[in-house]
Amino acid sequence: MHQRDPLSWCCSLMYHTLAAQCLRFPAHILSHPRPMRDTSKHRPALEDLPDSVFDAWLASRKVPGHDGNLLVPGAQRALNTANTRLALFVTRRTSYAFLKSLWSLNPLRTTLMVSLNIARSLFPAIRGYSQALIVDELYALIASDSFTWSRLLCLLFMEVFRRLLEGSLDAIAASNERVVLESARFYIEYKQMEHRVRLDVPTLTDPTVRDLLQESDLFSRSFSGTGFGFLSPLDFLQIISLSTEILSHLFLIISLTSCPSQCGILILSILSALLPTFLSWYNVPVNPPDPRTTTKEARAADRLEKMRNLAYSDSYRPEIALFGLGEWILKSWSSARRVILEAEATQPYQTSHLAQYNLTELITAVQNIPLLFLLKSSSTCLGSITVYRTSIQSIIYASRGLVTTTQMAFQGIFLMSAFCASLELKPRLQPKDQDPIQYVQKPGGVSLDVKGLSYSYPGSAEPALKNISLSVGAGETLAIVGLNGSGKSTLAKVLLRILDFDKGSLNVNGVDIRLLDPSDYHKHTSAVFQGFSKFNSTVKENVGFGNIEKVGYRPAITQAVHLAEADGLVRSLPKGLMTVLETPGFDSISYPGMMGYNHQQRHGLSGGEWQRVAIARAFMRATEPEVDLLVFDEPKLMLTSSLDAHAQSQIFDTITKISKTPTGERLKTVIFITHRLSTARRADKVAMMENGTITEFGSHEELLAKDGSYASLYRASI
Ligand SMILES: Nc1ncnc2c1ncn2[C@@H]1O[C@H](COP(=O)(O)OP(=O)(O)OP(=O)(O)O)[C@@H](O)[C@H]1O
Repeated sequence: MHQRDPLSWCCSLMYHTLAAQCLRFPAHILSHPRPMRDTSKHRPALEDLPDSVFDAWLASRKVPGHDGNLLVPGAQRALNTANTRLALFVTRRTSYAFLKSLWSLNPLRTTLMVSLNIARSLFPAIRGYSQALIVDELYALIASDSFTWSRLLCLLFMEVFRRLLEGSLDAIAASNERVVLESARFYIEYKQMEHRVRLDVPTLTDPTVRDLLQESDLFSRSFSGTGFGFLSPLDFLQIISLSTEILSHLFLIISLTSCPSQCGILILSILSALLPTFLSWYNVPVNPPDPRTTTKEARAADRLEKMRNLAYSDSYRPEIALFGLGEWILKSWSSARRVILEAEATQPYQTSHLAQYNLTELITAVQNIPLLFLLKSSSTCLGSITVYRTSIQSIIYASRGLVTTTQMAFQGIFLMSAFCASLELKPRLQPKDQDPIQYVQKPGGVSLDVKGLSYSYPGSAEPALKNISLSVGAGETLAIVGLNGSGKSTLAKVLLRILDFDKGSLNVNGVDIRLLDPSDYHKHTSAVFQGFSKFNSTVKENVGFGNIEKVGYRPAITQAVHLAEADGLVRSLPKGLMTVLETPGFDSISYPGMMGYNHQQRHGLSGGEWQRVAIARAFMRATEPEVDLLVFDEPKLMLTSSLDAHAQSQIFDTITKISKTPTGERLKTVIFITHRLSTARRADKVAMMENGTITEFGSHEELLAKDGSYASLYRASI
């Protein structure tokens, strides 16, 4: 029988539980082609409750008093009525399902953790009570002249036994808590990773989604104790524990008050115990200003981070040295740091009123008043007074802790809303409203029909593609040429369904591309992008990633390397395919115990060599029979590719060989973007792009005969 692994079971359980709780996500994120940055439309009026957890999260980011401004991700939410209503809304919508899902990861251990936490919160009161009993008993023994050492030892033994019991329970609780926290952390981090790898480019480039994911990351980090003062839902237990502790102490104090006449003493004692907490609450500004909430401060924080990155990253070192950027980095860093420090300095100095007015001693004196009354009462014994003192102190500490924890939990709720809302994010390229249509392979490769297609990058006023129309038959070769910035790479990404489009239509084998599942379509394509990835890994993996199922299959990798004419390159590397490549922008981090690994020699490659590795990666998949479309977006350095003319011609021969059977029958459609027009002439069709649109389309000969832009570009290149 098929066994489900525990992780997938937990994930699906959590997913379905949360989905069942109707975390409704607004239509503009779920189905509209582009989520809007203008959040004012979705922000509820104070008196209205939001429609969804996402709306509540968005509304909580509103900067009080600055309409239209949003708090930067991670900024503290003001503790005001509007946010309290939002926090309650989020708690109602998500907490039950969320905590239930965490509980279902480890039901027994989680129940044990909650029970032990509550039991342990009773310890201080029990401890106080037990010590009072010992004091009373000793007092009685001494007063009655019947003191014996054996009785004293017996009492001490009982106290030691109680402490041992407490210690053992603490140890069990700590180890159990570690397991519960670890599984919760694993689960949350897994969900985070899952989202990151499944969301597509258009979704991830949306600024609102980016902010949402950033806060969701903070939530995930709160499980590992690095949440910068945010509580994870498991820490919410502290609120229960602290409340139980306070109640148990109050119960003890009440039990001291044996007759109605002592009620006044009781009320006075409770008030005196809580007074410092009230004063400290009064101290905390109701809306603590976050140091990075204004646009200027957020920009400064961003700049600070960039400068730190420039200063610390080795990959920028050559240009920093060559262009003498060191001084500028220091100046920019200091000016940004100053902005942050000034912002921090303008925050009210949070000195305690207790300290400010020297009230601490006065409070202690007030706390002693009920004690004096108790001492006066003949029925009160020494042990009770001990309990009374320790309980009052414990109530003070626990209630302070409760205030701080509640304030942190308040912020944590909004991070939880970001996490829950992010679970509902759908990749924008995923077909909406209906099940995707399966990609059906046609003989000879894929056919593409584009009509009136336009596309603008988010936030760009000018469209990158305007009214594009073209058709490529199955097995044909299309060359896209044009000047810099004319939209060639953008068109390639739209054809590969990496980017969406705003207007027009794009049919793949006669089917609207928007009805296909992108991951299904991608299985039938292979590509080299202009800005191809340089993975921080071995040559073997850099090539093998092109067909992950064969990443460990050496003959497939060797064949791809051979097709990309990179055999010589691999042979020249110190460890051949196993050579670790040096990647720009990646600075390895040392961890204790990984010395051997960390000191692996990394090997740098030239631009052209890297390009061969990227081409080999594309060939890893290109040779598979299910691949119907090959796209090569030629990286260009100045006016020519990193590959020399001979190498490019060889690669082109290989592409032609792969895309046809030995008898010349067409197998795959090929699109290549090139700046070398001598290569373009070998294509069946040429698309000349200018300023985001196709101005000329036809065979090389047809375009030459037209004597237009292509012809003059061609003449200039030979
Ligand atoms: N991520 C982006 N966000 C906003 N605008 C972009 C982005 N990428 C490209 N553009 C803009 O879109 C236009 C087309 O860019 P594209 O990279 O498609 O041109 P190209 O023809 O491939 O250029 P080149 O020959 O230099 O590679 C350019 O004006 C560019 O500035």
